[in-house]
Amino acid sequence: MAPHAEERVGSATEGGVAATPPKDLFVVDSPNVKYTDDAITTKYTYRTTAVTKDASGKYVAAPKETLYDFKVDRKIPKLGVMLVGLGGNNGTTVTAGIIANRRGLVWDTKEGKRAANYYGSVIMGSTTKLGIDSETSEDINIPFHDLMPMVHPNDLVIGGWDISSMNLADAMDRAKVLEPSLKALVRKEMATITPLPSIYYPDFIAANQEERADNLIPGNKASMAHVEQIRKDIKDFKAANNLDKVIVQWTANTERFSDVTEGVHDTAENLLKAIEAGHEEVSPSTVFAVACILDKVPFINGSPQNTFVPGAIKLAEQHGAFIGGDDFKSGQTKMKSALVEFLINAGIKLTSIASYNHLGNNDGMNLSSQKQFRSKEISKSNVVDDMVAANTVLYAKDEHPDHTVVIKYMPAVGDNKRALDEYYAEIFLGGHQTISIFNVCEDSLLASPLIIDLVLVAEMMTRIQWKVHGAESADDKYAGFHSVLSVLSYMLKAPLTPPGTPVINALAKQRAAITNIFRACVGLEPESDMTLEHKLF
Ligand SMILES: NC(=O)c1ccc[n+]([C@@H]2O[C@H](COP(=O)([O-])OP(=O)(O)OC[C@H]3O[C@@H](n4cnc5c(N)ncnc54)[C@H](O)[C@@H]3O)[C@@H](O)[C@H]2O)c1
Ligand SMILES: O=P([O-])([O-])O[C@@H]1[C@@H](O)[C@H](O)[C@@H](O)[C@H](O)[C@@H]1O
Repeated sequence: MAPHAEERVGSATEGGVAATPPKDLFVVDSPNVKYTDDAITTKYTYRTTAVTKDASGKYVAAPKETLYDFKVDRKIPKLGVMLVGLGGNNGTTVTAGIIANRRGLVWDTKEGKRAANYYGSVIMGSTTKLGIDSETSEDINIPFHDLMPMVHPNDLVIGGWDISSMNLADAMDRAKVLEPSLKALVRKEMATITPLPSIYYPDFIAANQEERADNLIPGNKASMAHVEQIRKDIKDFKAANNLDKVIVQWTANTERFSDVTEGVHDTAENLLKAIEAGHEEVSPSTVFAVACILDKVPFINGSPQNTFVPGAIKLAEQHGAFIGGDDFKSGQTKMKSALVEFLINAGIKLTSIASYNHLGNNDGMNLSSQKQFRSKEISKSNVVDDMVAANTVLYAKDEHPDHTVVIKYMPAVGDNKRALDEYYAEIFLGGHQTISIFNVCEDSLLASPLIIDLVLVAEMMTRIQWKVHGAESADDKYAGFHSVLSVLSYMLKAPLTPPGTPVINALAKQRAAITNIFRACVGLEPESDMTLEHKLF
C-alpha cells in the first residue's frame, strides 16, 4: 500500500459500501413515534421539576413539562476514525482490537483460547432495559448498541497521525500490550498502516518524547499551514476510503496546559489570528481541534490538557461543530467516580482520598514531567467535586475531602498500571471506614473500548436533531445538540460541558444520561427503577 496509506480495518463488505443496516431489534408502538426508511421521529414530553422559593424561603417544587420533537437519521454511515497518536499504546491497541473483532479472531494464551470481544465498551458490552414483559413481568434487556441505529465498530476505518513514523505492527510491539499470539494474527494488516506525519511543538509534551519524533510536518509552532494540512489529511482520508463521515480523536501524549491569555485564546477570532501569527501558546491539540471544527469534523480529546480554550469552544458553536473531552476515564478514576457516588449517596462522609498509581508505558514516561503530570492531576482530582457539592448534609459550603493524586513512572510494569487508593470516611457516632483498593489496570485495554464508545456516541449525536414541539419560531426547523457533547461524559474524567452548565462526574448519572437521551429519541420514557408493577399489587 502507498506510504501513509490507511488500512481499511472495518468494512464488512468490499467496495466501500457500509455494512447493511442490521435488522431492528424492537419497534416502539406509540402514537408519538413514527418510522420511515430514513428517520425515526418522536414527540417527547420532558418532565422535570422547577424549584423556586416562596416569601418564607420555603422551596416550591413545580412539575414542569417541555414537549420536544426528535428526529433520528436511520442511515448508518461509512465512518472513518482518525486518531492523533495512532502509533501509541491506545492507538495500536484499538486498531488491533477492531481488526481482531472484524475477523472474529481466536488466539492462544497461557490461560487457554481467547476470542475477540468488546468488553469494557458500554455500547458494545452492556445492556439496557427496554421494558417489562407484559406476561411474565420480567425485565427485558437488550444490547445497548441496539437501542439506536449506531455504527458497528467492526465497520470503522481507522487512520491517523503520529510524530513517530513507526508502522503499527512495530508500534504494537513497542507498546507491549497484546499477546504475541494475537499480534501474529493481525501483524500483516497492522504493518500496512503507517501514521501520517503530525505537528510537534516540543514545549507542550515532555522532552523525553523527542527521541520518537521523526514523522513531522515542518514547523514547531502553530500556523494556518498546519491547520490546512490537517484539513487536507482528513479530506484525503475520507476520499481514499469512500467514507461518509470522519471523527477525529486525540489519543496523543498529554500536553501541558496552555496558558489561556486574553487576546489569544479568548475568542474564535483571536484564536484564529493567534494561529495565523504563529503564537507559541497555541498547542498542537488546539490546532487539531480548530482544523476539525472548521470542517465540522467531530473532535474528541482523550487527554487532560485544556485543548478547548474558550476561543475553540466559541468557534465550534459558530460552526455548529461537535467537540468533546477531556481525558478518557478508564480505570482508577472510573472506579473513583463510582465509589465516591456510592459513599456520599449512602450518607458516609468521605474525608480523604489518597490516589496513587505507577505505570511504565510511554504515557507514564511523558507524565513523569511535572507540567504534563499537572494536567493529569487536575483531571484526576476534580472528579469528585459535583458529588461532594450535592450533599450539603455531609459537607458545609466549600468543604471537601482531602484528595491527593500521585503518579510515578516505573518502566518495569509497562502498560499494567498499579493503582493504589485509600478512601477514608467518617461513619456513625465517630466511627471510621477505610477502603483500600489495589487495582491493576491494563491501561490501553481499558481505554481502547472507550475510544470506540466515544466514536459511536459522537457519530450517533450527529444524526439526532430536535426542536420544541409546535415552536412558533420562524425557523421552526430541527437543530443539532449543543456543540459541546456533554453526553460523552461517562467516558471522560473531566467532562467538557456547554459554558455555564454543570459538570456531572457521578458514573451512574452519566450512564443514565446517555441511556435516557437515546430512549427519548426512540420515544421511550426514561429508565425508572421504581418498578411499581412489582410493588403495587
Ligand atoms: N488508560 C489509558 O491509557 C488512558 C486513560 C486516560 C487518558 N489517557 C491518555 O491517552 C493518551 C494516549 O495514551 P497512550 O497510553 O496511548 O500513550 P502513548 O504515549 O503510548 O501514545 C501517545 C502517542 O502520541 C504520539 N504523539 C505525541 N504527540 C503527538 C502529536 N502532536 N501528534 C501526533 N501524535 C503525537 C506519540 O508519539 C505516541 O505514539 C495520553 O495522553 C494519556 O494520558 C490514557
Ligand atoms: O485510570 P485512570 O485514572 O482513569 O487514568 C489513568 C491514570 O490512572 C494514569 O496515571 C495515566 O497515566 C493514564 O493516562 C490514565 O489517565
